[in-house]
Amino acid sequence: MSDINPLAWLRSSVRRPDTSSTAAAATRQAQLTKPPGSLGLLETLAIRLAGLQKRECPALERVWISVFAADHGIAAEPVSAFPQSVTAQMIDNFARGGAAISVLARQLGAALEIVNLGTVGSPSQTQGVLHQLIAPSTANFAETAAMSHEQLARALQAGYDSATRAHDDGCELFIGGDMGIGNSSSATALACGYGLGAPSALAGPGTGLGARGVAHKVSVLERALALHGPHLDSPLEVLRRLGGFEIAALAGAYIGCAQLGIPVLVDGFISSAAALAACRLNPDTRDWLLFSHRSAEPGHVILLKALDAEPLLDLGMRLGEGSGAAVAVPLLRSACLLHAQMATFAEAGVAGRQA
Ligand SMILES: O=C(O)c1ccc[n+]([C@@H]2O[C@H](COP(=O)([O-])O)[C@@H](O)[C@H]2O)c1
Ligand SMILES: Cc1cc2nc[nH]c2cc1C
Repeated sequence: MSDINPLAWLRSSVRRPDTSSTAAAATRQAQLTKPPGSLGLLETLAIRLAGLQKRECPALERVWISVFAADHGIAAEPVSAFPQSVTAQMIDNFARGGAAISVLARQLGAALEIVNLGTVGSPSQTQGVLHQLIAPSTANFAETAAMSHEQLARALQAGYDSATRAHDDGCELFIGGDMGIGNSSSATALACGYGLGAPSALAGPGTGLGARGVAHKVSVLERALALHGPHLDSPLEVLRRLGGFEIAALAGAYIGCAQLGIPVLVDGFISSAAALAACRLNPDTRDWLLFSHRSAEPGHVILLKALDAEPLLDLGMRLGEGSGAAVAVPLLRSACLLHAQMATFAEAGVAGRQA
């Protein structure tokens, strides 16, 4: 039997942000024709991106979006306001260009790929979708582990492969999106499994459950955590038992981006659960993650706090698909353009600060 570990890459070192580019960008910011600090977070963003992109003036022309779609066994409980068939139907909608992320990707001129990791329904569109099927769905994690070891390895690898395609395309910013009915339960369970709190503190409406639906979701998650609790002894095992194919793919993509030197803009609640998994698997991944928005899903605040993340926007969005991240890209582009194109005090002949 081979003793080669198919997941060894997860722990390979990630790139280090370039401190000389960060320093050059900070110096440049201090010379631009504005009171220092007056562009607030836009200044910090430009400086951070400079370090990640290894250049004094970062740019965000080439944005890459990978949306990972998959079904969840936990949907049988039921824990979502929508039927499981929606996952495959939305894959068709992505392929036809009618989903929110399709519109936003066109607005940004971003590359958009849809990766189908396995759905119970059969998407009819084959064009414009990468079908990397692992299984029709994960297993119901209220009864057993969501994934086998092999399925988890394949899902993580699918994410890494997306990061590689983004890298080969010359991408300057990576956005991961998710689509999977039931995945807010999986994301909540992961947050609980990583020690962030109890289901009653973290579970929310997802696609739109009412109070009774949320109470039922909490009881399902409590049952699942009682089952798996004694076995959650490593970050990987938490992900295997409670995660989903698309969530694991997002985690693999984030780690891959950090290893390949691509900045990541994280979307909402589900993406942040994947980001937490990625950071538990390979903590230095955190350096490469920017956080776009605070989702309306109540547990997101707790996830963001655990990741020490300050998101840019709070628009009450809770869609997934990478949509919140896509909406934040114009802000990041403004940060880069201001940083690169504003005149310095010396160039403009404007007097600097006197005290
Ligand atoms: O990412 C978020 O902030 C978010 C919050 C709530 C729901 N979603 C999306 O809604 C689906 C999961 O919701 P649910 O109720 O089916 O678990 C899934 O397709 C997600 O992309 C996404
Ligand atoms: C229609 C629909 C679109 C979505 N996009 C991401 N999650 C979703 C969930 C539903 C129900």
